[in-house]
Amino acid sequence: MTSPLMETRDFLAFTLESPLSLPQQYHFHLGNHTQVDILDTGVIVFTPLKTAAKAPKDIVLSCAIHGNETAPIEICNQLIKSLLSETLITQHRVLFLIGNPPAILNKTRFLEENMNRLFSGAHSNGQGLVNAERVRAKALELYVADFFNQGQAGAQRIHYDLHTAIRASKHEKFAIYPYRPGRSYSGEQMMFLAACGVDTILFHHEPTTTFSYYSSEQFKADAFTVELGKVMPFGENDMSRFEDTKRMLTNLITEEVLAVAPYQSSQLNLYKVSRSINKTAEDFAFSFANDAPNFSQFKQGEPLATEAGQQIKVEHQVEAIVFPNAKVPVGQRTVLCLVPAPDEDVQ
Ligand SMILES: O=C(O)CCC(=O)N[C@@H](CCC(=O)O)C(=O)O
Ligand SMILES: [Zn+2]
Repeated sequence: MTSPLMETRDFLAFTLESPLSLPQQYHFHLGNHTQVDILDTGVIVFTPLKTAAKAPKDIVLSCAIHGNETAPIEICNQLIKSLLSETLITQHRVLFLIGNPPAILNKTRFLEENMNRLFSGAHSNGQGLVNAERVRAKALELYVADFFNQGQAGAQRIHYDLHTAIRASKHEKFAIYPYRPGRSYSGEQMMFLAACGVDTILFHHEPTTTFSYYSSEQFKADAFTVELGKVMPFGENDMSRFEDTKRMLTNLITEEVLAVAPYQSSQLNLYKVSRSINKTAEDFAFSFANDAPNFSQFKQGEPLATEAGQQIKVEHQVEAIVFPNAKVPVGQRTVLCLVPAPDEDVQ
């Protein structure tokens, strides 16, 4: 049955009408080329009816894992609208996920718990599935698992988890490459991101409970957390700043084989995470200004933060900081420290 969504083709509005769960699933075809499956609130799959693109890809595009990060939601909604209107026809299986609809309605990062700390089973730790974010994180894991497991053998698995950052950044767009021991980094992926305008890569140094790490680790996907700029409310995003990203995501979906420039490290700013500073006491406070942008650099010995009467200082010759947030619960990450990464294993 064709969904009422087809009256407007506005998947975001359709999702926000039923933020916790859909009354039913919908399955229908677009012309004779695409199957559409709406599996849950904010969960929609496009499957080409003709099998076997030359180089098949199974692509996950997620947004709103943090509810107030609106630009990625707008980008995904525009792509979905173009697919539903058949102005774009996908050549590959694509799963779109609008992560946290109740938080979108609430205009906040999350309601009870940061969903991007709940993947790889963390949703069920401690008190278990006690809030909507934990339940949703588990459900999103299962949708991704089913999507990748049902794909064609040999298909390339890709997951871009799209975000925007709380503060301004010296590198406006950047991506976090989840820790992947024993697997080299993909130069092709990094050049694709560069073509999206995402010219800065952070190599993570340890397992995390983020969505991108889940797809990377469980399904060996080329998965990234992608930060597309500074967080803004709906209506205040300058969408011209996302044109390259939207064009490349469109090409990714609609082109059978995507041409990407050969890897050149000179096109990218490469950092590796030297350490993640976790909060261990309630009085944790940063020593630098509240409005210091991401990638601000500090010299060895300079104070970064104070906690329980102790100073936390820069350990390397120079460290840059990203995602500083002193307001997280005790036990969570307050900031990532970065050093240049000229020598990673890229293929
Ligand atoms: O700007 C901030 O402080 C946070 C922006 C954000 O949501 N970043 C992600 C990064 C996830 C990762 O490390 O892969 C997050 O904190 O969840
Ligand atoms: Zn985010």
